Amino acid sequence: MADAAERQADGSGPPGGSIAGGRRAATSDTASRDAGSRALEVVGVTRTFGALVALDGVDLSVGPGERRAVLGANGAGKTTLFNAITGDFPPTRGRISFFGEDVTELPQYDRIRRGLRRTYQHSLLFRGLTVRDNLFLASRGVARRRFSLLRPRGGDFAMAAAERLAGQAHLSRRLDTRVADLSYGEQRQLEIGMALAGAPRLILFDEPAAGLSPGERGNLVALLHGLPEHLGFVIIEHDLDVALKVVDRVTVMHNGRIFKHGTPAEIEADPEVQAIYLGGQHG
Ligand SMILES: Nc1ncnc2c1ncn2[C@@H]1O[C@H](COP(=O)(O)OP(=O)(O)OP(=O)(O)O)[C@@H](O)[C@H]1O
Repeated sequence: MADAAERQADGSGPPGGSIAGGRRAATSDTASRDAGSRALEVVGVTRTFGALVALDGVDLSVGPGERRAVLGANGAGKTTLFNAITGDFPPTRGRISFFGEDVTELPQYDRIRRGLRRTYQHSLLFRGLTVRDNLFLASRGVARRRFSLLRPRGGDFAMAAAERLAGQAHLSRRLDTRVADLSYGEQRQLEIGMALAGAPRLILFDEPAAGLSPGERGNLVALLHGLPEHLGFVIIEHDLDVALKVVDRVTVMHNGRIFKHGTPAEIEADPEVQAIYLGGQHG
């Protein structure tokens, strides 16, 4: 069902354009499916809020290690889709599978245990604590093992993980800085570092470039490019200069539905996408 829907919605515009520069040669959804089971399979997902249909029969399929952008005007349903996938606001109808397992009914923490992570548009950081403490707590929070309440020693796995995660988030030199003293861009980097705790298999990034300066955006692109090759992500991002540089494929949403899928170059050159999104015809 998702396969047919995605093929139907595939972008078919000519390759080209200045922004697009996917991480590797993008394949068609059909071809990438040959690689094996899907990391994420969203089938017929609908979410209503009272009379409002925020998501309307959405199908989305993401392969292991794939990097996908979800674009769309304000109110298109992007964050609601993330909320359905993570369980923040479960779907009203439809099914969500994660690495072949139906997780539609699972609570959030069980999805996290299986390797699903996300960042939010609003910050969930502990502002009075240091970078190290935040990363330490994130590592402990996603671990399966039980803990004592005693202060950890030097060899504690989460203490070591905090330093590794700080490196991945380009924050090694800020380990002992309080979050409140970080720049806004560094705080967003820390949120990504926390999402990397444990053994993530797929991360959902919700507008990670929002509010960043041009320099910070460049750093974000480098950070995302530096993530381990096997780690897939889905990114909601209004800044196309960021989004199209870091993904293999793009999905465009409109009015709670999937409007089109394509490569970054196809989507950038697509006149219909420009009309509903780039042209500012919202919602
Ligand atoms: N908890 C909620 N209660 C009621 N309506 C909601 C809720 N969450 C989202 N909506 C509505 O669902 C629709 C889709 O919202 P959503 O936040 O998913 O859009 P979006 O594409 O992420 O937009 P943006 O780019 O502005 O973040 C909007 O009309 C929004 O007002």
